[in-house]
Order: sequence, then structure tokens, then C-alpha cells
Amino acid sequence: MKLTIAMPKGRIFEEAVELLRAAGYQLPPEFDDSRKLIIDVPEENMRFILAKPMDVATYVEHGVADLGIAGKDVMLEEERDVYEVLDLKISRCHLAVAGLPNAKAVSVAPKVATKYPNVASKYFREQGEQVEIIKLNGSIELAPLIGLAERIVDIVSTGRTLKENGLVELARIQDITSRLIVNPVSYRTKDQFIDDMVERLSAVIGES
Ligand SMILES: Nc1ncnc2c1ncn2[C@@H]1O[C@H](COP(=O)(O)OP(=O)(O)OP(=O)(O)O)[C@@H](O)[C@H]1O
Ligand SMILES: O=P(O)(O)OC[C@H]1O[C@H](OP(=O)(O)OP(=O)(O)O)[C@H](O)[C@@H]1O
Repeated sequence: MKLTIAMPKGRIFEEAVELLRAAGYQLPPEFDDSRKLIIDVPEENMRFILAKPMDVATYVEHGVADLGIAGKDVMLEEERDVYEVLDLKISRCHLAVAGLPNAKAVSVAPKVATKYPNVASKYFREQGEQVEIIKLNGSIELAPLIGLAERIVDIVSTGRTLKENGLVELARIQDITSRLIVNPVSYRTKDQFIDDMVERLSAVIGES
């Protein structure tokens, strides 16, 4: 039996590889420097696919990957039909509302720019505030600076991007870490393999 794991390219990747290696998985040097999108590791009976972070849960939901590593932000935004089985406690950051300090209050439906329209809509609905969501794909902090939106909902890690652009955090929405996610069918059919991985990773994270 073989396990296929969807890995997020980008900033989570390195930490995820480090975690898997610490859990005893022998991952070849291709994981350190390669443009390959599929890496087979026959010694471990594993295949890794390298996807955009926002797409990891899509591969897992459709069953082309048994497992995946995805940010909690992606899980909240995408609401995919997958099981979240372990908090890997890597790539720690948080989702926040931010804006210019002392910005004037706009009376009707202020604009909120974000890469996370579902998370933002839900948050403001819960706050009882009517807003207009504007979806952007990156450089979210630009929106209030240039007048596209009054506020943003985005990831904050060190806070450097907000600070260097003269923005302030107005509300903290949720803490974010990366999670191990599993396809529901794989969870039944490959349970031993998956349980073993969860156990080994938990031991490294310090949860066992
Ligand atoms: N400072 C941060 N900014 C954005 N994401 C972060 C940060 N710190 C940790 N993360 C996590 O990393 C994931 C995003 O990774 P990354 O920025 O590599 O992908 P991306 O958003 O698709 O970037 P790009 O579109 O620039 O390639 C998020 O889902 C989040 O869980
Ligand atoms: O608090 P900080 O440590 O500054 O990190 C937060 C910033 O990092 C991310 O952007 P990213 O670098 O992924 O670029 P993007 O705007 O193109 O998504 C995020 O969207 C914030 O802009």
C-alpha cells in the first residue's frame, strides 16, 4: 500500500519536511532543491505531490492525495470535506483585521479587502457588521493605502508588513497553524498507515 501526500509549496514546505524527517521519514535531497511536482519515495511507500497551499485540501478532498498539510486559514476558507487529524504546530501566524490608524468610520458597508472572502464574511456577520468584501490575491496591505478598502483581513506573522506600511491591527480573528488533513475514504482504507504517521508526528510535536 502506498500513501500520497499533498504538500504545500512555499513557506510551509521547509518546516513540514523538517517535521517529517524528525519523525523518521527518509526524504531524499530532492526535497531541498527541486522543481519537481511529484516526488516518489519508494523506500517509505510514499508519493509526495507539491501543490499551492490553497489547493492542498482540494487534492485531498478529491482523493488523489490521501493526506495533506494545510494551513488552518485554508481549512477555514475552503471548508473541504476532509478530516483534520493533527495540529502540526508549524507555520504559526494569525488572521486579523487591520487598517489605517484613526481611519474615519464609514457609515454604510465599509469595504474589506482580503484573500479570505469566506472567513471575512463570516467574521463580520458574527460581529453584526455589514461590509462589502473585495477579493484580492496578494499584497492585501496595499488596499487601504490606495483607497480600495477601509480595512483588510489577512495573515499576520511578525507584524512587519503592517508596520512598514503604517497599518495597525484592529482585531485578532484566529490563531493559525498547519494541520495534517486526511481524505475520509483513505482514513478507513489506509488506517494503519495513517495512524502510524499521526503517532510518529505526534511524538515529535510532543503530543503523544
Ligand atoms: N507570514 C505569513 N504569511 C502568509 N502565510 C503564512 C505566514 N506564516 C505562515 N503562513 C501559512 O502559510 C500559508 C501560505 O503559504 P505561502 O505564503 O507560501 O503561500 P501563498 O499564500 O500561496 O503565497 P504566494 O501566493 O505568494 O505563493 C498560509 O496558508 C498560512 O497557513
Ligand atoms: O506579519 P508578517 O511577518 O509581515 O507577514 C504577513 C504578510 O505575509 C503574507 O504575505 P506574503 O509574503 O505571502 O505575500 P502576498 O501579499 O503576496 O500574499 C501576508 O499576506 C502578509 O502580507
